[in-house]
Amino acid sequence: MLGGTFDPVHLGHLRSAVELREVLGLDRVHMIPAHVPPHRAAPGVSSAERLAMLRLGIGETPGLVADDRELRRQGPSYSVDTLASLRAELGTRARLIMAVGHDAFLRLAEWRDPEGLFTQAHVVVIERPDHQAPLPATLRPLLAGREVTSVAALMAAPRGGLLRLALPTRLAISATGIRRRLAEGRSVHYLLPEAVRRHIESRDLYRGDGAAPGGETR
Ligand SMILES: Nc1ncnc2c1ncn2[C@@H]1O[C@H](COP(=O)(O)OP(=O)(O)OP(=O)(O)O)[C@@H](O)[C@H]1O
Ligand SMILES: O=C(O)c1ccc[n+]([C@@H]2O[C@H](COP(=O)([O-])O)[C@@H](O)[C@H]2O)c1
Repeated sequence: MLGGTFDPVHLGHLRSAVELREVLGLDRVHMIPAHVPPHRAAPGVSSAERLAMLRLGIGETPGLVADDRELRRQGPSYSVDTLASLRAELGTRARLIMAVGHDAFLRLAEWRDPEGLFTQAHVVVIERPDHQAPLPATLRPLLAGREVTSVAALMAAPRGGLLRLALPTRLAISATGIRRRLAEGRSVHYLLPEAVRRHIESRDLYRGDGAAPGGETR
């Protein structure tokens, strides 16, 4: 599972998903847009629009799945609930992994039921060149006894481990940077899939004048 606000999805997300699949030897990577992101302000663009962009971005990429399960739940999109739903589908013995970028990981102790995340899944932390803050002390109790240093050690069990991973391709691309460029009328070519860029252009999203048609209700 690679969850995100995906506001909008970009090549940092998609390339990471492809490399996670290759490096960890995964059957699938479910990219799951948060319907109601729990720890940030509501996005200016609806979850339906963010899902549509994710579908365009994934296209026919082997092994990547645009998973809309969080859009079918009401209330904050807590990851522990999403993992429980994936775990129910997979059964107890399958390996399940929640991947998060380093920036998201820094706040993991503030998430709903952090211990419960490890009951359902492994956590893999993706290094980001644009986010390198040191780990806060609040994370230490959560890491104790869980951190492993190799893919093989992680994959030996179905859940409960934590691995920090430097993927081969590290892209300093963020949705914030893309939204900012669009609001300023600057180019976003080659930061996100061309189909997504065209969709944004045709729907006048992220223009910065508060009139984006995709923004509003969830
Ligand atoms: N360039 C990247 N490389 C690796 N992981 C990333 C990258 N961008 C985002 N992620 C991770 O993907 C997940 C979803 O990210 P999110 O949708 O919040 O994108 P973002 O670019 O961080 O957005 P924003 O700038 O709006 O916060 C998070 O775990 C995040 O850390
Ligand atoms: O479950 C939580 O409490 C929780 C708190 C903050 C973030 N998350 C999830 O972490 C993922 C990345 O979040 P974000 O805000 O970086 O897009 C996304 O799937 C969020 O739903 C989950």
